[in-house]
Amino acid sequence: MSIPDLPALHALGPAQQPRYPDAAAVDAAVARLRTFPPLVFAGECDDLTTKIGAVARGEAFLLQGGDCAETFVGVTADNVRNKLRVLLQMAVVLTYAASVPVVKVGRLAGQYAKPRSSDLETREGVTLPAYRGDAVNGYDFTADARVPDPQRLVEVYHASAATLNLVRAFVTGGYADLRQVHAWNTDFVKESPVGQRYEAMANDIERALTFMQAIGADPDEFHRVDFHSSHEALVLEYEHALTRIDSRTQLPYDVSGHFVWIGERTRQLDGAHVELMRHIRNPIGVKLGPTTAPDDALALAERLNPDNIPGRLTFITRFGAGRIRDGLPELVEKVTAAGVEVAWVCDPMHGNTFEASSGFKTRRFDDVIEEVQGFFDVHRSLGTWPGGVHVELTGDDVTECVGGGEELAEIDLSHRYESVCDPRLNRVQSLELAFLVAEMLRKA
Ligand SMILES: O=C[C@H](O)[C@H](O)COP(=O)(O)O
Ligand SMILES: C=C(OP(=O)(O)O)C(=O)O
Ligand SMILES: [Mn+2]
Repeated sequence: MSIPDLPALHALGPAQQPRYPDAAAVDAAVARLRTFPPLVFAGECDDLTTKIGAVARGEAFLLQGGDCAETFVGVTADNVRNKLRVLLQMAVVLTYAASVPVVKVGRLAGQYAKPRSSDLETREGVTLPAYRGDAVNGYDFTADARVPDPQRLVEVYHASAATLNLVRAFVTGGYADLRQVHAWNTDFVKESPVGQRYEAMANDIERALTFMQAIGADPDEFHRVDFHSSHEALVLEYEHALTRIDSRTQLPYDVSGHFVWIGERTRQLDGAHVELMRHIRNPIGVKLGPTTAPDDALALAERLNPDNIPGRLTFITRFGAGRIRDGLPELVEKVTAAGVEVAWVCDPMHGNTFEASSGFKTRRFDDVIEEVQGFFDVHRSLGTWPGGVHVELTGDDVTECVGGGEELAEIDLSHRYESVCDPRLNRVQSLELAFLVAEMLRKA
């Protein structure tokens, strides 16, 4: 089954694509991308498929998180380290408090393209094309910045390579060593109640590690962690140029990231994104919103994972706190009854966005938790496994989502709102979420 070429994909009328004004410049950027080495290896993607297979069987839990939209200026050592640090802290909370292996996947090193609900943005009477992520156009509200520029795809590659290089150094070079469990709990978070709770847990872990060392156990897993990259596979030029034939197996992989997902707005069964993704061998996800008919999900599973390989397909549901308890059961029931192998993951962010009176896009921490609780309750009542969470978060002290232990109010949003797209949980809120999810997991 050969990979369709780009014109064949475009003939399917893909949604959410940039409208580039200069076709020759697009060809040049794609030609350049095709010469670049892979960002990830096929064997690493296979390892992740195996791990997500354990999630699908109810033997592991997936933690997937990072920015809604990465930015080129955000590729700094501090920024990448802070994101990694909060994910490591969350993972250790989930692993320790719930005694479940945690599969760690960052929404990073490639998360640069955004689908939008509107093609246009209007500010104070001026209307311009919407910002579609640094992969496509600039965030500045000027006509020039908003013109899609294919050279940005080349920059996505370099930004992703730099990020991944740093992440690999952190996770293998000692920073992710479990004995650093205290060192991750620094600055503002350490002083917060949840930071104190983490500190107490870290003391327990340290004692357990000391004991294990005393009896001669010093497993490699203490020194390094497995960490994988992921992003939404949105811009076809980029994902196609990075789809390569693996020399070991002669099979195609999208080597732009370990795990790629199809968004809620681009999951049309006969659409170009499904067509490209069904050819690649990476572990993949599909976002499923509240209007998903169970038959659509079954058809997607049949098309994207015809051999029903565990770990190949993850359904990431994003219903919203108010709809999950009514909407999710039928979907899970029918998919399960059909014998479909899938990992179920909850995105408690995208169904809970609203505009604050000040104009900022925000989410309530309580809605996020309520959706995760609904997800756990539905799976518990059906006897299926709530396999993971997919969250938008940052390692910084931003003010983008309201609520949480710090009780951020709408009036606080302007203090430090830095997201260029959707509101993210800050580090304190992320850690709070991890403790709450760990409790739900323990009960599951
Ligand atoms: O991240 C997801 C989408 O890109 C985002 O929720 C769309 O936001 P919009 O409704 O502001 O376009
Ligand atoms: C665009 C996103 O989500 P969805 O496709 O679920 O709206 C996202 O994850 O940023
Ligand atoms: Mn988002």
